[in-house]
Amino acid sequence: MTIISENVKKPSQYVADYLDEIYHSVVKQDPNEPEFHQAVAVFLQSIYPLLEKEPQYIEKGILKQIVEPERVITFRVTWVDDNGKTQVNRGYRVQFNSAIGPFKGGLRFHPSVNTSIVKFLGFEQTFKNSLTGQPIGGGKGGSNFDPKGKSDNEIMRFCQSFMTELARYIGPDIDVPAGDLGVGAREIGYMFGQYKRLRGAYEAGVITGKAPDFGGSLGRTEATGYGTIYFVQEMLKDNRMRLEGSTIAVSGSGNVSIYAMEKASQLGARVVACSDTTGYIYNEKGIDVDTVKEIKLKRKGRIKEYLDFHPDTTYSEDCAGIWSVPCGIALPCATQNELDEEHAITLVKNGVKVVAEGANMPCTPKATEVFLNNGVLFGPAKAANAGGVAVSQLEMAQNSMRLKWTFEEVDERLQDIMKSIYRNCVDATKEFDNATNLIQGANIAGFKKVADAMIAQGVI
Ligand SMILES: NC(=O)C1=CN([C@@H]2O[C@H](COP(=O)(O)OP(=O)(O)OC[C@H]3O[C@@H](n4cnc5c(N)ncnc54)[C@H](O)[C@@H]3O)[C@@H](O)[C@H]2O)C=CC1
Ligand SMILES: O=C(O)CCC(=O)C(=O)O
Repeated sequence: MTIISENVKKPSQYVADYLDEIYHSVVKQDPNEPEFHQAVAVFLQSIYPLLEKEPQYIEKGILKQIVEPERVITFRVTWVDDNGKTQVNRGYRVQFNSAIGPFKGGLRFHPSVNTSIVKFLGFEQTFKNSLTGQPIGGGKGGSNFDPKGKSDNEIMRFCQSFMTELARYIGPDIDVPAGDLGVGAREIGYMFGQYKRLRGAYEAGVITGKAPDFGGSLGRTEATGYGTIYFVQEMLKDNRMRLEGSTIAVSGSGNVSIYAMEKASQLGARVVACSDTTGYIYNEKGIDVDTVKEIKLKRKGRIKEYLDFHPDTTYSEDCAGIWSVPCGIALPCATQNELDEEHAITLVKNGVKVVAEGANMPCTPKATEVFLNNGVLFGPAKAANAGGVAVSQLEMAQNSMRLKWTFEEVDERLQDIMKSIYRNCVDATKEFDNATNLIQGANIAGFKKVADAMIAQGVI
């Protein structure tokens, strides 16, 4: 299997062979990790212009090291459900790379969680965190626990049991988890409470995404979605386009989607569609974000309930059908590989101009190729959704200083960080390939800083 795509300038034979070797050794070592292989392939495929120019990354074995996590921890999580029955789940923490700071990255609770998923997420997180310009390494974790249909007490008991084991491996200067799919402020609160009880100390900076009353940063809840829109604004500005008046389709209706929709609407765009695992809604005149918040955040209901409030809206049970909606901007904000080649072709036919990944790796490599080949501006996840982890780091900073910044201060810093991520990605593409491929820009800029730190710290 070749990892070099047809639509990019070819690397030299020496570099191509080396990249192939790295890729095949990853696949050989862990053959049952397709999501991790996908993330590694896209990364390797992007960084060759840097390797041609600076061969020390090959000579010093940096690539071999960077595709191997520093530590993969799996553990049993036992808990008792409301019927008194013992339940067993598996917990994971992948501490991927600590070259530029303590491991940092979210926890995902979803039945699909396995080693491949947490490794791909931890790998991506390493470069994302580097792009933020902040001193944070990459990690990720979670469990195959399904929070759907669980009572509040069951969630609490699960989180306490999960943290009882995880606490051995984390700390404000070691590894700092946060939320992700299925893990929000409630779960973070339960996990922080258990960590505090186990340690007998108030180490606020051990986890981020806490409620603002006990060490959380204002603006963290909104940060990933808002950050994605700030990134899109930069893409548009640079290409003489405007967010105002544009039509947007946003998949999902969770944390990232809701705040992307909110910021886009505040800035004068029209969000016409959003979805959940049960289907999608479409309204040409615009979706009312407050209604989505009421349904999803307060009632914990399904997106179909939107029609009870706005009956002029259409609903379809095919959640991926959202990509057939005509829109100028598409924001996949739900989950990995949710937007494939066929969806991309339909979006292009319907006139999409910009795609930015609010979720992690939501577009398949084939879909990405369709966008790049058709001149669609493409914002890759590790750049476009970095606002969440960036504000998590601001939370760590506030915890260390025992300070609390206002929402406006945090939001201003977030805007600056997203602008600088965009600029660094563009500069990297210009320096190395004279193209506007932000996938390449994000991978090169994110990798270089981590790789230089690894070289400086020696073979460890
Ligand atoms: N929460 C955060 O700060 C960050 C999250 N992300 C990524 O963003 C994505 C979403 O995360 P959150 O919003 O935090 O999770 P969440 O659990 O709050 O929301 C996920 C939403 O996606 C929907 N969904 C899941 N699979 C779907 C599918 N196949 N089709 C349509 N809808 C589907 C769910 O119904 C839910 O509305 C994930 O890929 C996550 O890794 C990335 C950066 C930071
Ligand atoms: O806030 C964090 O530490 C992590 C956010 C996250 O999981 C992500 O960026 O994918």
